[in-house]
Amino acid sequence: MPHLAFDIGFCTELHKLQADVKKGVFDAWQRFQVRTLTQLLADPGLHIEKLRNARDPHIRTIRITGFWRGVVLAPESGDTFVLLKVLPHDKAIAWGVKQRSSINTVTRAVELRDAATLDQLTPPHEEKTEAPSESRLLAHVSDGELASLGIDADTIRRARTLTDKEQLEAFAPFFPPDQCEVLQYLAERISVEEVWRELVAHRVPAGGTGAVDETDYDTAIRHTVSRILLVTASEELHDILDKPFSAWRIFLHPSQRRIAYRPSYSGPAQVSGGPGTGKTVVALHRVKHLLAHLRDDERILLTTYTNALVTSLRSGLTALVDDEQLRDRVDVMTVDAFASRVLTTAPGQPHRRAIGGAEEERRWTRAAEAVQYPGSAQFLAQEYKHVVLAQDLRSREAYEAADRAGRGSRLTPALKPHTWRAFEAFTSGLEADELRTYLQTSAEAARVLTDNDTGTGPPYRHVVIDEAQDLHPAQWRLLRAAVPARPDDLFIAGDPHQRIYDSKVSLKALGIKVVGRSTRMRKNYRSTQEILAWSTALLLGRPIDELADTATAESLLGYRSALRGTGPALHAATDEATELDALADRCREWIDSGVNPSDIGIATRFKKTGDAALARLTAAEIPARRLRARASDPDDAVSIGTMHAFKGLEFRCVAVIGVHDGALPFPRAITPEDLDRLQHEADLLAERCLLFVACTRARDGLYVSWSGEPSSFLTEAGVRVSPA
Ligand SMILES: Nc1ncnc2c1ncn2[C@@H]1O[C@H](COP(=O)(O)OP(=O)(O)OP(=O)(O)O)[C@@H](O)[C@H]1O
Repeated sequence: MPHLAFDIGFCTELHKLQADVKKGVFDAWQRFQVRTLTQLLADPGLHIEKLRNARDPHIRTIRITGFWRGVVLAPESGDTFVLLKVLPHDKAIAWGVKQRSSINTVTRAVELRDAATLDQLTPPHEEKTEAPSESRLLAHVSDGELASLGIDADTIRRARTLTDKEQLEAFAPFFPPDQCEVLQYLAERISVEEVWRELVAHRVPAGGTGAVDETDYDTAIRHTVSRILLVTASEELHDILDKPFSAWRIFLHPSQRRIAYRPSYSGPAQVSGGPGTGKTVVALHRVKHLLAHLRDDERILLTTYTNALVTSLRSGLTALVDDEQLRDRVDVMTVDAFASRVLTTAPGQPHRRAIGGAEEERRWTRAAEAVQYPGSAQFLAQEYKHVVLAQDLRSREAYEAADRAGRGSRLTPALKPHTWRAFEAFTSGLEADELRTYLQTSAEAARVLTDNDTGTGPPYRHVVIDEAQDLHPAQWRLLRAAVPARPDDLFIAGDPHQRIYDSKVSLKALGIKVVGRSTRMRKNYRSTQEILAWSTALLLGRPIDELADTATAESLLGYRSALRGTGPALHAATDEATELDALADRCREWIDSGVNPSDIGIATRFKKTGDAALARLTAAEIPARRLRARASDPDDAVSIGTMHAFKGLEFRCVAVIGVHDGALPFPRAITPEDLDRLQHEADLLAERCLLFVACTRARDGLYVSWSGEPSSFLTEAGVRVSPA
């Protein structure tokens, strides 16, 4: 029976089509379902038409409505057609004649390239390229190696003319996308073996040996799972046409699919990668995979750091897993919420409210005063967090004997008992008021779960963790205790470059070993390359510890996006009032150009700057609300939140405001160097990462502003900061 399949290029532009055009697509698909190939070819309603002067005889057009045509790949053998694009009549023909399809002899997948534009681009390059062959972009890779990675002779010839990455970027939109990705990796000097492992190996279909029949499109279409969608049921097609299309649900990159749908990992597994590389997407697909194999009495915990992220994970899960009963077997909550649930449901546990932030700081000041501590309250708080809670020390003796590696302050043995007394003053004060800090809650919950006498044991079969980079050892211990040590116990997604709290963790030291089960992703799906390159410059040259083991550094090598657009717009204002006026103008411009207010996010270092922005936008009659919206807030409104709260989220357009000296880095967030040198450096890095996180939330538009002197993070990154 004939089929009409859908190419990723058509799917990702679906949102641009009007309802009558979508209906035309549905009707065309239905004709394929009920007619024979001979009937289809003769069907005047479908009007399958060859194109004059086409680069490829397989490319034809079909009728969608009176005015709109679909460009299809119509193979000579087999009866599956692929809808590549839907455009107004003349544009469809103009686009269709330029395309050429082929079958890749390594991946066995169907590929498409804009052959006409490549021909226009290549001759001038061939003539212009006087650079000696050894200084060309891909001189370090032989033709044989390129061919082994699936680069065909035509692409090799063109790629050999390139002298730098900018030229490759000019060719990129016209090359077959999978081949182009290989070239981009090689241009970043990633080794042939690594490119094979990361990109090509898992594109090769199982049993993919022997000669490839380059005319057998029917088989090749079935091999092209990461780009071509075969729809068999009309409800499924309605779903795709009617709901906002989310490519991530269907077209996983082969490297994402390999990680998410690997049948089983023998122990904890980890996926890392820069912002927007699809770690959350992979975590969600992993949950889907695990759900398919879950026994009746088993459950999954999907956990992350903030409430806003819990909301977005829940909606992602709803989009991915249709079956509500299956979804109900996944608890989605923050680690803090899980910790308090463990304690409230455990028998005999006293009820205590969890505190943090300013309330915790005040109590440290009181504890220091109570024991007349000679050092600062800040030192005590950090020592308690990074030594006592991190190592789960429960007695003075244990503390006195503990290794303080990682702390950059000296503490004489004579002062340790006094320090312990301050800890006791702090904890007994909390106990008297029926309080606990958030981290104490996690530490206590981990004890409850692991207590052999009273413990309830691990409540989950699988734990999937997103935004793992900021978790404290006490929280890791809790998550470790939440699941028995078995294959597929922990699945961890995180990015050390987005560490914005001061929790430094060596998973290895906590007994969570991911060696051999750890993968890094490099392709950014969120932001334009321009936004990405600009944001990455904020971090360049700063070594970032890996998640698994703090002794090795993680890099952003090869981290890139296929999306193109404009770079960030920068605005230097003289004072906050004019900065906010400029912000209102910018939001108005975005909205006037067709961006929905709900697709705009404004990130600030401080809540009070956000409040001022909210007031200014409201005065300008631009609908706006805080990130944690109230029921009374407008629906389609600009979201305003602190940079910390923006973690893990994304918006089409993002304004990062108040990026001035004294705000980033924020002096109060930086431990003085003379108090603790290592902590001082870690705090500075966390502030730098915070700006990086805020900027990498943007998909198409990034706007960064400041008043007065710009942040040193901008000047150090070489950003031009002269007043507008
Ligand atoms: N295979 C894919 N196809 C299309 N879009 C994708 C794909 N994978 C991810 N995306 C999109 O890329 C964006 C970023 O994905 P995601 O949030 O999973 O990245 P992340 O690595 O968790 O980011 P961050 O670390 O910045 O929070 C999302 O809009 C997601 O839908």
